[in-house]
Amino acid sequence: MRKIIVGSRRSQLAMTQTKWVIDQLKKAGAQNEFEIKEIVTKGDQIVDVQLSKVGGKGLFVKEIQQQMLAGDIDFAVHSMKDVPAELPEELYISCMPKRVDARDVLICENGYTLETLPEGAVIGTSSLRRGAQMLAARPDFDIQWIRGNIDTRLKKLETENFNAILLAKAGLERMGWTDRVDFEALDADMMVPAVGQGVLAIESRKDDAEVTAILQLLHDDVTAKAATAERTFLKAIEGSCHVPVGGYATVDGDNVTLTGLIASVDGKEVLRVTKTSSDAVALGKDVADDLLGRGGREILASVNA
Ligand SMILES: NCc1[nH]cc(CCC(=O)O)c1CC(=O)O
Repeated sequence: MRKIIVGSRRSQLAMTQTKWVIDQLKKAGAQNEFEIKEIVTKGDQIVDVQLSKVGGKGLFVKEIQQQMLAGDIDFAVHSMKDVPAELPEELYISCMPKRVDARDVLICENGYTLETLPEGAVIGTSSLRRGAQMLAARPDFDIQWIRGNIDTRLKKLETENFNAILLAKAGLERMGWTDRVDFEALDADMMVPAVGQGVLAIESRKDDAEVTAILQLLHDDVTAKAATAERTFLKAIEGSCHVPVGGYATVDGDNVTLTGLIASVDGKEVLRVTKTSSDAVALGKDVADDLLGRGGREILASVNA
């Protein structure tokens, strides 16, 4: 029986996710032996600058992809949110396990809530999307950039001058920390999640039929349909983490409902479109076209300027 080498970033979240996938594969009947190979990516080495300024998503996956192309690892578990729209020709996302809660959460100090946070409260986030939508709801907030892994950010809430921070609920859930912190899940209408948030993307070589077959054990079609709509949307607007863009899809029977969002960094302009279709790809393009045509193009141009 072939031993499967699984590449993983060294961060606590990445290792936890990778171990979870291996565990689930075994539970689903995979007989193989799995070995984790840790890979340090550029994104893990840069800690104190705003990520969108230093190269964005690709930073966390490039080294992993290179090792996969070289045959040094067989698959890798990514947060879908961190996976760029374009993958190398030989690789693909062969498996998406069932999505967990896609919403963002607000974690406040001193028992504050979104309602009771004082005028001018300092909110920590490294996401333009979160910052813009927060400002749209509360223009008085002072958005400050915060970096580091989830644990570091939670510590900074205690030790630094933040009244609250924003995180993905999925990260807290996967770390098993939903009991450790008090959080307020923000409605997806008020805070449109990032494209792919809460989804794990397992990347492997297209020509590796054996690994593809093993990974199929965990694949969830509903998740894949929602993620396809969201990622088609992101690709169509040529979105990246350099601009405040959100996209969130839900599936009901054959139908996918996708909300797309483009906002200005200061939250003064927020464009949002929701549409439903049974064709996830057409839907992603349609929502993108609609948003771009209604002023989204101008917002993106001004953010990128
Ligand atoms: N940007 C970092 C990142 N990438 C994936 C997650 C966890 C959430 C997910 O898997 O979607 C996080 C942390 C966060 O945004 O709070």
